[in-house]
Amino acid sequence: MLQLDNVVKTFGALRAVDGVSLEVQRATITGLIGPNGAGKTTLFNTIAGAYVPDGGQIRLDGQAIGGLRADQIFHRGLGRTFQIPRPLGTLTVTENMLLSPHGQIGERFWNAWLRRGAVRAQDRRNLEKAREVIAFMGLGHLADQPAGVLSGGQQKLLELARILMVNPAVILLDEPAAGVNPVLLESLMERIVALNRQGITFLLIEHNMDMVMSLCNPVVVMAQGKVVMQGEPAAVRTDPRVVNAYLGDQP
Ligand SMILES: Nc1ncnc2c1ncn2[C@@H]1O[C@H](COP(=O)(O)OP(=O)(O)OP(=O)(O)O)[C@@H](O)[C@H]1O
Repeated sequence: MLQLDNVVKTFGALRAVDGVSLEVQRATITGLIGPNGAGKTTLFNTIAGAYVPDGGQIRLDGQAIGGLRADQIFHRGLGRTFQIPRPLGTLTVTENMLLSPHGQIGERFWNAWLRRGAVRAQDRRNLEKAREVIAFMGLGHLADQPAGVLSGGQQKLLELARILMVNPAVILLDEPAAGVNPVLLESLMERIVALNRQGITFLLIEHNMDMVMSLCNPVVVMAQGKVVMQGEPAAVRTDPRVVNAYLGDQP
């Protein structure tokens, strides 16, 4: 579903992503782990179009996406969340959801005037979908609240919900568990599994090993910009290369 071939991203002399080749198979929940500074977030930023790769190929479902803008990649079906979610705090949860859909008829000035009926019908469909997704994520009671009042965990659910508005094929989750209380984390994990059963492919960065071990297969390990190994969670847990990658990180 997502194919990386020798992807490089440098910052000056630092090769933060140093020739990463990786295949994320369709409908998997693939984990991406590694010590701090391994290059995981830089790799996400490069896949999702925040950075232009300095080398290599990135394909989404066979189509080259390396170098496209983040919004173009998003609308081709690859969504990503951030370590720290950034909803528009003064807008309501529902309004935040309605920022995601694209190709809205009303975006064109003349359409807004001349095709008012079609614009209204599309707005209604988007609103219905937003309500459905908000309910699915367990945020129904907060639909009309400003997003700024949500807890960190609820904001992560909202971020994922926003991505679902565009029917993504692949979702990159950057540390979904960080700062999320155990009850919400359980709820987030259930949603990820349910969405994965519907066919959505996930690649997720996570330091919470319990989450990685219970959710992800395979697990890919990065260190110093490179893929150290990948395999089933049980194999990764005991692999000496992985232990070395983490211990090498200790002072
Ligand atoms: N915008 C940037 N400019 C310069 N250097 C950067 C930039 N972003 C990341 N780096 C450096 O690139 C390397 C990889 O960082 P990155 O954040 O991708 O690692 P990570 O594996 O996601 O770490 P963590 O688990 O701590 O989030 C680090 O040495 C980091 O300092």
